Amino acid sequence: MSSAHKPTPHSRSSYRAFRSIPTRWMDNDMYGHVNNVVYYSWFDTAVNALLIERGALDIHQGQTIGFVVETQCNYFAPIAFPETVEAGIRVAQAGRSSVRYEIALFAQGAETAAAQGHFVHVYVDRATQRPVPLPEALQRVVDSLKA
Ligand SMILES: CC(C)(COP(=O)(O)OP(=O)(O)OC[C@H]1O[C@@H](n2cnc3c(N)ncnc32)[C@H](O)[C@@H]1OP(=O)(O)O)[C@@H](O)C(=O)NCCC(=O)NCCSC(=O)c1cc(O)c2ccccc2c1O
Repeated sequence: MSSAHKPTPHSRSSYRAFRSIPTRWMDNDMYGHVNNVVYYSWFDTAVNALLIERGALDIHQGQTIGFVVETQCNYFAPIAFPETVEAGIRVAQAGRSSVRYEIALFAQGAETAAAQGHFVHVYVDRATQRPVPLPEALQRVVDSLKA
């Protein structure tokens, strides 16, 4: 890939909400840094915890649940146990049933991201597993996270 297409790390100020996530001993791989697959679990943890906390998602009883249909991540600098990462969250786009969440992972106190990426949730009916319009409570939280 030419350097013209190389992504550059985002700064904290372009994210709307933050959550701290402690790394665990088991997150480090053979090279002594957090393995790439762990970053996707941080994306899930950060966004879903925020939605649950703000009353927009009920993973146990809710009629509407989010299915991930697309994920992507760029890695700029290593993260290693025992660091605590700070996940910045924002919404780039929302449609009838889908939301694109963008997440940046910052080393504690760092101004620029160590990694950043996105995932798209499609909200579906729990029983039929077919897309449904975003519920009102979710729409409100999504609006508050718009970049
Ligand atoms: C999710 C599907 C049922 C969607 O079916 P389909 O693609 O047929 O739907 P539509 O064509 O009507 O599109 C609806 C809506 O989605 C947008 N969209 C579809 N695909 C993409 C895509 N690849 N990228 C971006 N956007 C896409 C489309 O534009 C429409 O947008 P509107 O806003 O205009 O409505 C079906 O695709 C499906 O079942 N896929 C498999 C899903 C899956 O198995 N994912 C992996 C496991 S799920 C998961 O990881 C997961 C993560 C979590 O964080 C969870 C949190 C809480 C609860 C559950 C979680 C969870 O399961």
